[in-house]
Amino acid sequence: MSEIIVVKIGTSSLTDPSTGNLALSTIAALIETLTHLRTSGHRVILVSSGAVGVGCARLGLRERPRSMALKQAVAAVGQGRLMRIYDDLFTSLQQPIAQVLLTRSDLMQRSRYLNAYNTFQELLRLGVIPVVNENDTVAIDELKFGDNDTLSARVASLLEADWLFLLTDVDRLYSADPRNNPDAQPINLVKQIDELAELQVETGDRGSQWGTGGMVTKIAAARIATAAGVRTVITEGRSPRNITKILQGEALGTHFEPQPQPNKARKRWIAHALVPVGQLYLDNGAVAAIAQAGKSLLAAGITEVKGEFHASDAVLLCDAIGREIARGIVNYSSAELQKIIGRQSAEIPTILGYVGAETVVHRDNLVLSS
Ligand SMILES: Nc1ncnc2c1ncn2[C@@H]1O[C@H](COP(=O)(O)OP(=O)(O)O)[C@@H](O)[C@H]1O
Ligand SMILES: N[C@@H](CCC(=O)OP(=O)(O)O)C(=O)O
Repeated sequence: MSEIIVVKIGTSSLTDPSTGNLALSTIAALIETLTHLRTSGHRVILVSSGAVGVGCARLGLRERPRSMALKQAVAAVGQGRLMRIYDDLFTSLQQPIAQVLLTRSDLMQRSRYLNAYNTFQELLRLGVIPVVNENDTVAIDELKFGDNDTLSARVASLLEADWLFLLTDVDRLYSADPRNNPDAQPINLVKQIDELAELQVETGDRGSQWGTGGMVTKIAAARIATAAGVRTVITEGRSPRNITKILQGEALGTHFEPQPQPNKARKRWIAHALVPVGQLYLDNGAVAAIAQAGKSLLAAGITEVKGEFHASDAVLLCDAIGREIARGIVNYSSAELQKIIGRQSAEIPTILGYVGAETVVHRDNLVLSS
């Protein structure tokens, strides 16, 4: 069966943390594995970190730069070097690759999102393995994914991938950071991300010396990907051949089960076919509830309504500065919404004089834009 497989490898697996030199045997094994998957009929995308780490090693810098300008300059040095190595090694196996550098804005605007989607599809159709990274050299803070775990999850969602592998320097997720907690318990299967809060899993707030985000960003990535129906696995970068074993059913790493997608076709229709006729501006709490927690939109989180529309029309949901974050079908007209924005759901029947829907846009009728 041909599957779409996104593999993300972190700096901590690509380089030797003490010297900053490339971990050549890991990279070679990764390239052999991905090429083998491709020639077996799968569509493969590699999301590779390492531009900053490799750039630092090339320039003799011994720690990750703090200033934005230096980081961007170093990434420009490292990205070229990284691609040179990938291209040499993949070419020795006759596997064509492509460099795809993205910023968050590329997946935020509908037209650019579709453009990115079409380019990926064309590359995959040509049998190419796209090698993706954040466009660190030009991305400004507000328009960054910020870490490649999130970037890989967004790419996996964009392509409706079957698998997302997050390769890192630990073999799986533990109940606490195994570096500092020798008693930390391994976690093999996560059926619902919210289980982790119940299990009180500690993720720290940063990773290894060269990594970004540690487990926090991997779990955030697993949330995005599994919500889009992508099975996500955290496993060890040092053994890329484990990817093949996992695909064959071996229980390695931590598996996050994909959430059922009963509304997939409907959501695709909302995202692609409907023309939005109004705009709802949301406060930060509502943006987080929708984008991170997968919740419905309530009147309390809306700050402004633009355009004239009826109930059941499609609208854009925007953040405070007007960036599109989602699209959805509204349960109220613009005239009704003008009366109830910012108000608690319990107040709505009194304000409108009748009992309407509890949500303004139900999550089944809401599709994130990036
Ligand atoms: N609960 C946990 N389970 C496993 N690893 C954890 C946990 N909490 C924090 N970590 C740390 O996360 C690190 C991996 O993150 P990071 O360095 O950002 O890797 P990468 O470069 O692969 O993205 C591990 O080395 C580990 O120390
Ligand atoms: N885009 C950056 C990587 C950022 C990042 O998420 O790094 P990592 O935690 O090592 O996956 C780079 O190429 O250095």
